[in-house]
Amino acid sequence: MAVFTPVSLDAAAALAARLNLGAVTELKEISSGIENTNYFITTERGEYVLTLFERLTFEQLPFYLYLMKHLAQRGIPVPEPQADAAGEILHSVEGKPTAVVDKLTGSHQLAPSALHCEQVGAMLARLHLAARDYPRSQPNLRGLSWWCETVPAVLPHLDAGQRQLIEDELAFQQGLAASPVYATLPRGPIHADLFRDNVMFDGDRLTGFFDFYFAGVDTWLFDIAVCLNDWCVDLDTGRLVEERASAFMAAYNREREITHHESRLLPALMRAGALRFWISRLWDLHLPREAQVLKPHDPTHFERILRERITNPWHYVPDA
Ligand SMILES: Nc1ncnc2c1ncn2[C@@H]1O[C@H](COP(=O)(O)OP(=O)(O)OP(=O)(O)O)[C@@H](O)[C@H]1O
Ligand SMILES: N[C@@H](CCO)C(=O)O
Repeated sequence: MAVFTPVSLDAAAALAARLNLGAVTELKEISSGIENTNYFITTERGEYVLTLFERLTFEQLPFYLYLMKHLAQRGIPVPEPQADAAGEILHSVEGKPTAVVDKLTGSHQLAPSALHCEQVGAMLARLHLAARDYPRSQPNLRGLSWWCETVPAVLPHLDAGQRQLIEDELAFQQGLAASPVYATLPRGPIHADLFRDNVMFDGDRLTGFFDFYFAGVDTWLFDIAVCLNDWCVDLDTGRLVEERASAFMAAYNREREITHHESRLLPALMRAGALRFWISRLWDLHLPREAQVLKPHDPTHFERILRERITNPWHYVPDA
């Protein structure tokens, strides 16, 4: 499991007291996730998630935490950060930036149907609209600049065919980002990592989005593309499952009508979404950090998805 920084019961109890959550009855390591140290913490007042941020800094974190608060206050089901008496929601444990947020109910839907995709699509559009008046700004820290910095570091670990693919795709995405049509895409705060394991369902009903720690201001279309590449693919082949993708897009489009330019660039952004996670998975696999136990995700999954998106681009045509 990915506990990078062990937290003692005493340290958790001191933080819970500061947040007025009552006595801690249980502190349990969370056995998934690869970015942060996470614990479930049960107190007299309820169930929460305690996160020690391993990469994000005290300067970067207010953007994510206040975004979650902003969305929660507008009815989007996301974990709300807990404040101390002074209203502070960013804390410190073992010298690491730390937050305690509400634990969502439900569990992951790892084999989604069109019905699940439809709910994720609709809620994603509502999230984009609800975040429009969020006053803080921070770029997507796993966007194009990060891809350009990171590709050279992973290149030595690739074979010739993979090197060619990643360099060609990076050049394609740089050209796209510099194009006038790209500049017309609507933007705002996006989740940017809304995979199956970052959404909760209670039975077939969506109960929440979480893990906002890759959020940033970027195109709404990139968020849509990241979701399509995870929620609407056959995991064995990386192929898009048309029925799920159409259900996702139609539901999104009902909440916020996508523009003509968005429809046109969707195939290119789906390539961008695949490239982003291919790079980050290569980086996590080949340049790992210390962790008590760490299970890196398989990079070849996103290499396959990227090749598939290039060979078989998918176009969404809204119903007339
Ligand atoms: N607010 C929450 N409510 C309920 N469960 C949560 C919450 N936050 C995290 N979890 C649980 O903890 C697990 C790990 O958390 P998360 O996915 O955020 O890990 P991470 O290391 O921070 O990020 P990543 O997903 O990027 O690896 C989740 O899969 C989920 O089961
Ligand atoms: N969703 C990412 C993990 C980081 O959140 C992946 O599947 O590679």
